[in-house]
Amino acid sequence: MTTQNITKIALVGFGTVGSSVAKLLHTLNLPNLRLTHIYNRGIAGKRGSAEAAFVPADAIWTEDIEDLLTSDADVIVELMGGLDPAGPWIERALASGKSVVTANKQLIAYQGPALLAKAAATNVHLLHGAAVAGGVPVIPGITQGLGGDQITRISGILNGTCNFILSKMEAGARYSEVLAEAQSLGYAESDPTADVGGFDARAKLCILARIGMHVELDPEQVATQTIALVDAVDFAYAKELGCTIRQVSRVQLSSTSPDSMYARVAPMLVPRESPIAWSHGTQNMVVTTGRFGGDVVFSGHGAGGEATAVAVLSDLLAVSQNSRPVAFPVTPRPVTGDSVAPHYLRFIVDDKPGIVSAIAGALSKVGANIDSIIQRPGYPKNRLAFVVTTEPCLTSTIAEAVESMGKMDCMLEPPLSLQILVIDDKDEPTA
Ligand SMILES: NC(=O)C1=CN([C@@H]2O[C@H](COP(=O)(O)OP(=O)(O)OC[C@H]3O[C@@H](n4cnc5c(N)ncnc54)[C@H](OP(=O)(O)O)[C@@H]3O)[C@@H](O)[C@H]2O)C=CC1
Ligand SMILES: N[C@@H](CC=O)C(=O)O
Repeated sequence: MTTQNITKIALVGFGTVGSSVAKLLHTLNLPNLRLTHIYNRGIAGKRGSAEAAFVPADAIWTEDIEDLLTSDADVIVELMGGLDPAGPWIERALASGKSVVTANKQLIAYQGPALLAKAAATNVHLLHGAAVAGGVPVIPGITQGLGGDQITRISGILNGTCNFILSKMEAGARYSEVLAEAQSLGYAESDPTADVGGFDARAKLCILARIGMHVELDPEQVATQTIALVDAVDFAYAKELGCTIRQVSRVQLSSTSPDSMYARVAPMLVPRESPIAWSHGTQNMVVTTGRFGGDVVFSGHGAGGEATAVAVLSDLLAVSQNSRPVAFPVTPRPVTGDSVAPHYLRFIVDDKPGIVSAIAGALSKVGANIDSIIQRPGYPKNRLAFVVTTEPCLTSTIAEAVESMGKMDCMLEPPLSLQILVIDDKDEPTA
């Protein structure tokens, strides 16, 4: 690092997380870390914002990235998001001998190994502790703390926005209102489809699979299901089944496809006694299952400027102290979203005789067995909501039946199919 062991920091992106990093640097006043540059488009507006009060008076504000890339800054802190231009700028920073700290989960999921190789080539750091679970130290916890185990499964809640939405819907809030609230509080991605569609969590899941299970997954191949189709009625029925609904992310060895990994990000019915059901608001929860050490749980705020800035500052301290994370070789692995699980099927129909027997027929045609049929009183006959749960069955098999049921005349909406999470299911391979 530079004179007197001061690490000079150049910030790329002065939004929710970037401005919180400036605030924490100012508030903690760590002697070895100094904020020297800030890059953002429309820099005048950023410089005039209330958050600018936390930036040292001698820091350079610019909307020309060259001012940072050609500066004497030691570390580029990328908090802009997206693959481009963030990716090429990080490559240039690494090639020129600057370390990089980033919270950019998409970039790390898609290009992590190539960027880490570039960092190794110039002997600099590339740390991304804030890219998964915001302020929860799950990345250093897994790499430094669990490298000595063989992790067979990683599951949990990886998106604070979805957890905020679903836990508030559980308490009676409306989807569109809580999504807007999550956006205004700075939890959501700039395009919130990344959150609700599962793309943010799948990037995080791929990163966790890489660092914890040493497998490289193609994020595009990871099955995702949106939470946008979950309705108030589903929480009512989930409650009757002793469950709530959460966006669950899960990766483990596949029990249906040898040599493949099972990975899925989807809203699921979660039994109330599962710790995953207890997570509220922006809380993230990651449960790792180790062959030798058993389950380890990480939990805390997975979104929000200040929580995420904690992870960024922790990475900056690691860089300034030249602390290197444990690294393992990774192997590319195919991925499937198919697994055996009980399923929850919710129908909204224009009621008439024969609907239940037609649904039973469609399920029996694919070999799926009904576990229960539930119809709460009070729904109008011309828009009747009822639920069928199945015994454990392949998700692809249920999807085949659901496709045929969706074509039935009485269906007012495509049926909603959700996996039901089974606690301690014995279907999982252990090696
Ligand atoms: N918010 C959170 O809770 C968390 C976020 N992250 C990650 O941190 C990163 C930053 O997130 P967050 O702070 O929430 O996002 P914001 O949208 O609040 O901030 C991004 C900043 O970068 C600027 N910016 C974006 N694109 C460009 C561009 N092409 N050129 C110049 N400036 C640009 C934006 O400017 P403008 O204001 O003009 O749009 C904004 O100031 C993302 O990778 C995100 O995924 C990770 C963990 C948690
Ligand atoms: N939008 C993300 C922010 C943190 O990664 C989330 O809601 O989890």
